Amino acid sequence: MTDSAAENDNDVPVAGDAVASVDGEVREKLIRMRSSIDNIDAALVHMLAERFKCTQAVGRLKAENHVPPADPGREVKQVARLRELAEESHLDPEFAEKFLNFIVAEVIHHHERIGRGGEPWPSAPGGD
Ligand SMILES: C=C(O[C@@H]1C=C(C(=O)O)C=C[C@H]1O)C(=O)O
Repeated sequence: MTDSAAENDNDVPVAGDAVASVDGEVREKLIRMRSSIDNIDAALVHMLAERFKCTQAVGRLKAENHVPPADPGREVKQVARLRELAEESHLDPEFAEKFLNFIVAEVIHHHERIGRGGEPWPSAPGGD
């Protein structure tokens, strides 16, 4: 055992304590940068929550009117648009497409559940 709780016998920072071994000025910088990352992550969660509120309303409308859960034509247009936006913003367009597909796949699951008369996900407020 070393004298630092943040390191193991190989002087490798222990998971969760990576900053503890970093020198003061660098640590301060990292903490400030991480505080912005935390704010951005919070904004992402809030934006996703709003997006899912919209898509759940779409899911109910579709279920009431016998419209299928997925709309591949709409998705093709969304992917093309987001890839363009990603390129303009210097974000990897492949990543932007994967991220959108990941979200849309979840939305379609929600729509399928709503179509069967259930809640969008098992522990949704008002669900099981
Ligand atoms: C929300 C809709 O349903 C699905 C989900 C989409 C999305 O999350 O953006 C897009 C198309 C559909 O496959 C929709 O048809 O607009």
